Amino acid sequence: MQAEENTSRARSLVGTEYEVEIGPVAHGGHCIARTSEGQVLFVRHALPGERVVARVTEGEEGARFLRADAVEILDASKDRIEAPCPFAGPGRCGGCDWQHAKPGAQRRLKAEVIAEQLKRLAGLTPEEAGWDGTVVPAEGDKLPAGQVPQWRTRVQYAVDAEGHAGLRRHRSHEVERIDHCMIAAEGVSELGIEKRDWAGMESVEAIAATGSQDRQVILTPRPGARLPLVELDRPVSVMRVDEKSGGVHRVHGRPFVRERADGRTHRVGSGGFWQVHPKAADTLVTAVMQGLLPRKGETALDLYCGVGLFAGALADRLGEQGAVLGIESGKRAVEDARHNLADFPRVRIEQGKVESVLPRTGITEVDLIVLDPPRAGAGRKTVEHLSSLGARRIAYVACDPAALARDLGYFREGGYRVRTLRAFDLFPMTHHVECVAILEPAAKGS
Ligand SMILES: C[S@@+](CC[C@H](N)C(=O)[O-])C[C@H]1O[C@@H](n2cnc3c(N)ncnc32)[C@H](O)[C@@H]1O
Repeated sequence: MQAEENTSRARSLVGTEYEVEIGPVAHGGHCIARTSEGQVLFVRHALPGERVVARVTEGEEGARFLRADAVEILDASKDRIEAPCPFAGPGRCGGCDWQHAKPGAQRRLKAEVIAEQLKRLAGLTPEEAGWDGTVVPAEGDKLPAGQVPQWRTRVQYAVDAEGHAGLRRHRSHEVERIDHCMIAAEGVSELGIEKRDWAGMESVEAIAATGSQDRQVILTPRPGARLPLVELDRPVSVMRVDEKSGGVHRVHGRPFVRERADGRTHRVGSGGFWQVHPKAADTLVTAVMQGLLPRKGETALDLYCGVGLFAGALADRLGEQGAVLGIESGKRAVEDARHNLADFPRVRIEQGKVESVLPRTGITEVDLIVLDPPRAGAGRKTVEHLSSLGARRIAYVACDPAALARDLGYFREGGYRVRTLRAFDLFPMTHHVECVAILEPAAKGS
């Protein structure tokens, strides 16, 4: 109560400007600096080593840290470029974090974040994690500075009060109107979402599948609004999100898109997870399979299995004597996974949360494990359980290096060591990065 009173009395520093030296990059798309009074600033639109004027966007006197934007660059880093996107910059679109950094520098920043998280949360150096310290671009993405890979096959547009589609500003509900998103995949841009009137809608999600011509638009109407007639530049299926239940319903066309990866077609229903970068699914399957080296007849778990990407890849390689159990919480994703893997009689998909379903399976031994949890990671209890199953190898696919590092610490307590770690730039221009860690019993590796 007292703390609350203190906070409410503290003076807001929003709008205050500080001339600061920019320190190292931090997890989340910003760099660390300190005011002359020693208060920590998380500064966006800056790069390590620069001298900038940072304007506070969030925070008050005495707060643990302030958020700020670099609004003037006094001394620029050699890694700085003019942002190729006209909608990027302080107070503008919040979609990209590193538009102002050369592509190679973006990957180095991501590598620094991974290294820092591994050291701080798992006590691991890159060498100890079997990582060469690099973040690798997806095939075809190594472009000269100023050119931007068009990788976003799923774009969630926010709609403003006048019905214009745009993108949300950083940590805000405000909409930055855009006429084109540079990182959107061609199949999304072709739909021309930005040119249409979306009056009454809260948001419009556009999906362009990889390896099929399927295109889908998911409308989220504001309470009581009527759905617009969707006339786009090419045929699409249309879904709508129910304002009360949050469920996704078909308006017309197929209620799913078909995505190709690892030589198979995957049905992905609306709301179901699928990797956004068109090269991501294949890149990750390859990294996981190269790390696990599945053998015919082995048994495997695919946890947080989505529509069955890794379960299918494993089943394919384990042969008729092998067996795979997938666990996924999303009901629709489970239906899709069962449909996608119907050709594999020895694949079973259980619906529910890993933390409750896994103990109920009664499984005490397994040869291989893939886990690909959401941003929060798997957590201590699940990792303890997995460490007790005697797996020969475990592949951990991670979209958050902090959660990965925390879970690797728990795996070490459970007797596992990291054999190799690889990092992939599957989200160019943003701070996000995908890692694949391969673990094995520590006794074996030492
Ligand atoms: C990062 S996605 C991975 C999906 C899949 N491996 C793929 O590559 O397409 C994480 C998945 O975990 C599911 N999920 C989230 N929390 C879960 C939980 N506690 N137990 C089981 N599944 C969960 C989500 O619905 C989502 O499908």
